[in-house]
Amino acid sequence: MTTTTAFVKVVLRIKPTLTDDKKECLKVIENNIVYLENKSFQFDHVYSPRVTQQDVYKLSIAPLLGFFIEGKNITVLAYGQTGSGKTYNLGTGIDNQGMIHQFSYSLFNAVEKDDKFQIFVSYLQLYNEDIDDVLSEKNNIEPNIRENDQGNVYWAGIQERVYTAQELIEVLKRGSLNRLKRKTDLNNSHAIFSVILKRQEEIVSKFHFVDLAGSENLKRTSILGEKETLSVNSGLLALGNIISTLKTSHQNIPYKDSKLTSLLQDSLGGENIHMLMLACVNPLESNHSETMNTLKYANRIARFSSHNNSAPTKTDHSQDEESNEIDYLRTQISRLKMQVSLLSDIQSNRDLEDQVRVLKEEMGSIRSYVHNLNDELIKTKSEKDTLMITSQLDDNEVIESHPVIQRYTEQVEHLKLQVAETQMQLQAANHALSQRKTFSSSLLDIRKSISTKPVRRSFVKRKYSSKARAIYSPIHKTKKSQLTNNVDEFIDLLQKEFEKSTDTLLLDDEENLELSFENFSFSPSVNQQDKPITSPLSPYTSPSPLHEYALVDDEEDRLEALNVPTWSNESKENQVTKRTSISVDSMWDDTDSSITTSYFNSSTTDTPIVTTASTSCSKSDRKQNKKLLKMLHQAQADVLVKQELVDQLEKTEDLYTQMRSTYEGKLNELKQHLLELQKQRDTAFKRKSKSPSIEQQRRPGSVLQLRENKQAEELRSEYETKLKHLIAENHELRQKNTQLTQTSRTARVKNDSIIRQLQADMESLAAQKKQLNKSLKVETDHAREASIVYEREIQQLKRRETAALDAKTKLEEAYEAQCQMVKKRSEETAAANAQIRQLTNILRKAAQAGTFLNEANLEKILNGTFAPAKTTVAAKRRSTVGAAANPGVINLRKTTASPSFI
Ligand SMILES: Nc1ncnc2c1ncn2[C@@H]1O[C@H](COP(=O)(O)OP(=O)(O)OP(=O)(O)O)[C@@H](O)[C@H]1O
Repeated sequence: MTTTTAFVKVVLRIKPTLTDDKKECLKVIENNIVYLENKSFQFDHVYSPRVTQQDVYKLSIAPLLGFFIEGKNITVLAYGQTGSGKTYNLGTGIDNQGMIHQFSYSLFNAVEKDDKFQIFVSYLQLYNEDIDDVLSEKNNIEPNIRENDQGNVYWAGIQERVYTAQELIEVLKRGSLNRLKRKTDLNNSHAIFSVILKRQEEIVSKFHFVDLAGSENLKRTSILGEKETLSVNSGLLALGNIISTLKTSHQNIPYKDSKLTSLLQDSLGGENIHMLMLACVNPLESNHSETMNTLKYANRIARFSSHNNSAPTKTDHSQDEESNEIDYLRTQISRLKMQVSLLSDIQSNRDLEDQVRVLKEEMGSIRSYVHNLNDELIKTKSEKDTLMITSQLDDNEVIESHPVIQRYTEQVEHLKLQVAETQMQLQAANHALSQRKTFSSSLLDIRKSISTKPVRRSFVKRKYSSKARAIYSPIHKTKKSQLTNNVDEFIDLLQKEFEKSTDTLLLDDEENLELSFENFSFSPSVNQQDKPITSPLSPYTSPSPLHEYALVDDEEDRLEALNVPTWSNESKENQVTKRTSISVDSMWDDTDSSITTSYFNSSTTDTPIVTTASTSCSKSDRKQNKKLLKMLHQAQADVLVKQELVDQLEKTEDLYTQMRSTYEGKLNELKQHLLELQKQRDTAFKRKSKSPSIEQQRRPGSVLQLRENKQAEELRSEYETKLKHLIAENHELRQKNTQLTQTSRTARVKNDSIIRQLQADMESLAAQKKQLNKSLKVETDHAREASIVYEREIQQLKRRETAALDAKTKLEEAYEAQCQMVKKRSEETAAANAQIRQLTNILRKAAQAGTFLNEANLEKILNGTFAPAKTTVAAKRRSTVGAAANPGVINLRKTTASPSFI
């Protein structure tokens, strides 16, 4: 078992989409899981479209800087379809600021304190398996790439040293511009920007930013040329294969399968592999299949990363299977998670929809219910009206009002009467009370005067107490209810009696009594009928009914006991008349007038007696005294009676107070009832006013009346039932309404929060859109600038081309001249050769002939006139060798013409 410090991470970056209306196929489930077409893919991190370049750098690239400075080779691979943002992310474009820009500043910040560090950069492009150094202005110069014993790859002659971050960026820009200038298809080429860290001329580490060719090339064999496809495919496939192979073994890695992998060999291989794959995707629905391919490819590497980043590496087969199983299970888990989240979304939506539906249904049912109630109400009203009209028409009688109303009216009238009666009684009682007070005060005076005559008092008391009791006992027993009705009259009566007694008492003085008596006796002109009560002497001439009673009952006994002479002058007839005229019961007769009538009657009938008495008075003093005595007794008795009556009155007053409180209570009740009835009557009148008013004469107890009463009763009970029903329903409706309000409030709160969230999303999207528009504008500007630069360059190139054409023409001319020269020289050479051959022949001949080659012979030879003579073999050889070794010599000699022999 071996351990590894390998660092392989795969992150996914989703490109933001510009148009809102276009559909997206990719869904981010968590910050490391995406979902596409029922499949979920897990990565080390997923960057949503909202994430900024800084965020990506901080989270994914910055952590690698430390490894780099430590001496680890790092590779950042940007993978994805064309236009998915690879160049944007790395910053290998002309103007965009990506990871490389931020990295350069971070790097120089990190190493600026250490002078021993040297930073170099190289920028290569791989197109059709050709490596191109884009930092060089020269095209198609294959760099010298070597590998040392340790497997480190050296790229000779293609590095440039940089001293600042800005310089690094400038070099990057230059390389990118050169890439554009090269007539290569950028989409199908890989770009490798490498930052090389050296210390004392020794390579410490390399940081490669690889902008891979568009991943769509893996499938587009038909569109691309075969060579291009093969090269792109081989690079990408080899890369994938290498990483897959690294999973199980660190030996026999197929780096050489492609130029790309062999270039990155020392960074991809080994146990200390440090690699980050930045998979870029465009989430639009139109890019669905390409996105899927990218995700699959990146996921393949991610599976390796998850396997490899996790501690010890086992190489045995079972472990591999286990890890596969784990991978599978992980994918399953993420897929399930995603499904759960989707389902919960759907569920919550369904819940809301259900709630809304239920609320709508409830609203509908309540509406229809209210509608029904209204209908019923209208129906009932119309029924009632119909009933009334029918009943009116049936009997052809003029109906003034409905029986119920009529009954109510009667009741009201009756109650009004009762109230009026009670009020009258109350007034009467009040009046009696006030009189009683006056009377009491008067009586007090009388008592004082009487107190000196105890005998009389006891007599009167004895004489009248039984009578008074007789008078009042029936009151309490039988006619209590009539008491108050007669109180006034009774009090009046008492008042008169009192007055009489007062007058009588005044007559105690002899003189006064005499005068009064005489005045009375001799004043026949006085109309006694007109003033029967006010006459001061009337009690004596015509005793009151009470006196009458006093005389009738045990008359003799009473006179004896009191030592008072009997009142015997009166005839039996009169007594009887008086007795019948004023009886105790008659006082409580229903007819109030009875008292008054009988009283006056008695007064009238007493008139002759008075006349008789007055006649006898003038005859004798004794008689007068006797009469006076009688009168005195009478008065005393009256006083006593009145005293008794006062007591009775007091009792009556108590009784009255009780009755009054009872009546007041009853009155209040009645008033209350009256109010209710008035209300009902008003309501009934209102109803009635709606129906046509027809005069009706109703006979009480008639069939119509009975029927109407019955109908009214039924109607009333029906109304009452309906009313109860309505009240119950109203209560129920209110409850439902409260529930509805609560539910709708809850739903509203939920909807509000959703709306708020959506608004926030919309705002952020709007901000993104704005930002994107801005960057688009900037890009457009840059593109315009770049095109201007290209235009200029094209012009320059054209100028250069013209210059080159000129130079070419010149060169051609020179060439022509040279050719001529060469031709001429050739001809000359040929001629010279011919001469030489000729000379050689001559010399050979001369040598054969043994002719000495002197100046003359030479001249002959040159002139062609020489005829060789016989020469020795040695001489011949010598001359031949000399000529062959240096033919120029002959020429030279010929031109100089100095030597005399060869
Ligand atoms: N994350 C992003 N935020 C904003 N704009 C982006 C993002 N990713 C890509 N773009 C924009 O999308 C466009 C295409 O991106 P880019 O050129 O980087 O794609 P690419 O994958 O490198 O394509 P190619 O394979 O042709 O080089 C550019 O205009 C770029 O600005």
